[in-house]
Amino acid sequence: MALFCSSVIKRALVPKLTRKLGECHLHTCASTCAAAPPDNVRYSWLSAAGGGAVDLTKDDASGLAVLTLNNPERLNAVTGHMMLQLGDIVNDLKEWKNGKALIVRGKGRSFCPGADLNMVYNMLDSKQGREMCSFMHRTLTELHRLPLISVAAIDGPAIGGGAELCTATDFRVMTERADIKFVQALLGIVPGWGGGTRLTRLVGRTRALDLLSSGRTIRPEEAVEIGLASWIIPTGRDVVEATTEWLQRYTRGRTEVVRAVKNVVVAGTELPVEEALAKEAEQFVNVWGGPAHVEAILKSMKHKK
Ligand SMILES: CCC(=O)SCCNC(=O)CCNC(=O)[C@H](O)C(C)(C)COP(=O)(O)OP(=O)(O)OC[C@H]1O[C@@H](n2cnc3c(N)ncnc32)[C@H](O)[C@@H]1OP(=O)(O)O
Repeated sequence: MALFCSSVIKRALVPKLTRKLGECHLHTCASTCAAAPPDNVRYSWLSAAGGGAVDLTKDDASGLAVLTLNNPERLNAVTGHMMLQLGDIVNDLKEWKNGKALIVRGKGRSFCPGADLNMVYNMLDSKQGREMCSFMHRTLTELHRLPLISVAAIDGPAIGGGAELCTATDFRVMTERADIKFVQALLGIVPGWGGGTRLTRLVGRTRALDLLSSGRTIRPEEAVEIGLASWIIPTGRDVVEATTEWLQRYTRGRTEVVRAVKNVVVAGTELPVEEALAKEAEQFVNVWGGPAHVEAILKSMKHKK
């Protein structure tokens, strides 16, 4: 496996690792990471780990937003600065009332190879690990809950935190050159951005254990077979254009209906059943008698095969 560790990183890492080998972080990490991530904490030290950007375009007319991880020299590895930008973008999307759908992609030949290893190897103490974990947990959980139909358009490797990121969207579509690898266990860690939980819910316990324990490569065909991905983008197609077209089956309807459907599914997967039912009823009341409903009734629609 092309697990990467440049000589520069090794030089920086070895003294820290030697120091760390005698220490045990189990209790600190296990007890604190399990707690709900605190709200509104930005961890300003993350901004010191600079480089790259996260770009967002929003089109009010179509309701489509495209989020691009933009750090192509490092295959879109996520720096601390990019983590903070991602948090701001998710907050912005929460407020975007005209939104229906979101495409998450990486610039160039990669989706995302996870956290920037230059940063990771400089933050081996458990406090920073816990803070990064909390921040990314919260950000990706909120991304997952946005009232937008979201899809990760994967055109290249999605590794480590990148594999976790792609589980925070509703759907995944992949090109033939894409692959997904949960390599965390091979690096002596476990998923910390919520991807372990999301993967387990997506593919089930046995498959998740297989993928997380082995760190093996998931090719597009297997991803589709196990329900991790929904579609393989035909070779030669522009990835964003093809994904936009694919999304239209879900985004044809009026904005309020698209958003209501997503809200029902989020409630159904995340809330206790009585609360989920109440949330569903609330969404129903919101769209009942609305323009889309009236229009559909006037058309006397039939739903034959
Ligand atoms: C939350 C926990 C985490 O996410 S831990 C991070 C887990 N991720 C990894 O271990 C992935 C490490 N990267 C790799 O295995 C390979 O680079 C992969 C992605 C397979 C691509 O291989 P290949 O096509 O041969 O390209 P390459 O290795 O020459 O990389 C091109 C340049 O990108 C860089 N790069 C890659 N991944 C990262 C990363 N995670 N952090 C920082 N930089 C990364 C490489 O260093 C390389 O840069 P340079 O050209 O050597 O300057």
